[in-house]
Amino acid sequence: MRWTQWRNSVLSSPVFQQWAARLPIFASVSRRRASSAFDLVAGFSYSQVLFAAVQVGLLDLLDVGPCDAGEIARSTGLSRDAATRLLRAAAALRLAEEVAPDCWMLGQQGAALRSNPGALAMVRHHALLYEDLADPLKLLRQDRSLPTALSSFWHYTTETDRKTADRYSTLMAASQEMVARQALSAYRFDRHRKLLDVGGGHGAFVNAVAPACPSLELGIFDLPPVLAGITGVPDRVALHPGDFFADRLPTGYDCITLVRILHDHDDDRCMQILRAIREALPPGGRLVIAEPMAGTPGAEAMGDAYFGLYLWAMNSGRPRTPAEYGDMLQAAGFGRWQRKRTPMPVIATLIVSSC
Ligand SMILES: C[S@@+](CC[C@H](N)C(=O)[O-])C[C@H]1O[C@@H](n2cnc3c(N)ncnc32)[C@H](O)[C@@H]1O
Repeated sequence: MRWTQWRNSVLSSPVFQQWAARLPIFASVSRRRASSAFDLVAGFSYSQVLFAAVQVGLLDLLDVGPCDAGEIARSTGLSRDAATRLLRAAAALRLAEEVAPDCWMLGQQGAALRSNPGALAMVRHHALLYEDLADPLKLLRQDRSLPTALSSFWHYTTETDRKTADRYSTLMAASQEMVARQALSAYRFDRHRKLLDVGGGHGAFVNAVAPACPSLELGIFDLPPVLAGITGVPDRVALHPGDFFADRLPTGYDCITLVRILHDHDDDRCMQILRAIREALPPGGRLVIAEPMAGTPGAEAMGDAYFGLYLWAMNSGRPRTPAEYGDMLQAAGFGRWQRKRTPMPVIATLIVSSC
């Protein structure tokens, strides 16, 4: 505590700040720190530049070919001035690039995002989170049973209408490929005979696992209105409509996956899900949990700052560290658990636990 207090008093001293900025050895560190502090101050407007660029189709227009601001203005319905302002803001964030005077193409970030439908779907979806976060203290103070924009979107019940279920299942499916890639590179699913994806939505995860494990039998357990909208899963996928808080899970599967499920639920509800899975798995069966987790080195902000607030706004769930899941798994009667490294932990970390 004393060290932290001393460090903070040094870092907040204007004399130290000026001295560090002048010393060549500290100058680049100071500049980086100042720039990341400014990102914290202004980050919300960067996100809105990205949101505007995605909404107005700017990334698609720049992908087709070099354009000038006049062409962008005509295609987007913005004035030329507004189009130029957006293009310059996008260029500052490396979404766009001015390759010659008033000749615009995709920038490096723009090119990477343009080819990532999951990320683009999340950018659009963030309009709801932005609405809930307009007054963050109001949100943090208000009773978590009151409706929010996000809690209305994620309406998880057996009575959910098909349209709502289709809307959220489509959003999740769009970003599933990135998550499935993490899971497949960190764990050999082909060591199992039968895999059940609990909360598997429209089947994007089992669709990614199927070609990698041709002899694995597959199943999905999800709410009836979700499974009613499923199309395009291979014949070998069995569908099990049900509610994991009210119904027993099907047995006979030696591997159960929970992909981006547990963080949606408060601790008591998570324990219910884990106990139901423990009951359904045979001795030696495995549970694989895949989701972005709190305290992930290098991705701390994604865990506690992004998902912490997102799930608060959703009125349910919290991001957890692997150790917190380890404790819950043991309390639910599982045996050993292990954290598996993934190539991009910002997208998902894996925990594998045996019965
Ligand atoms: C955040 S989505 C994750 C979907 C998918 N696993 C993925 O990663 O794309 C949560 C899923 O859990 C399902 N779910 C929520 N509550 C449920 C319940 N009580 N019983 C069964 N499934 C439920 C939802 O319908 C939804 O498909």
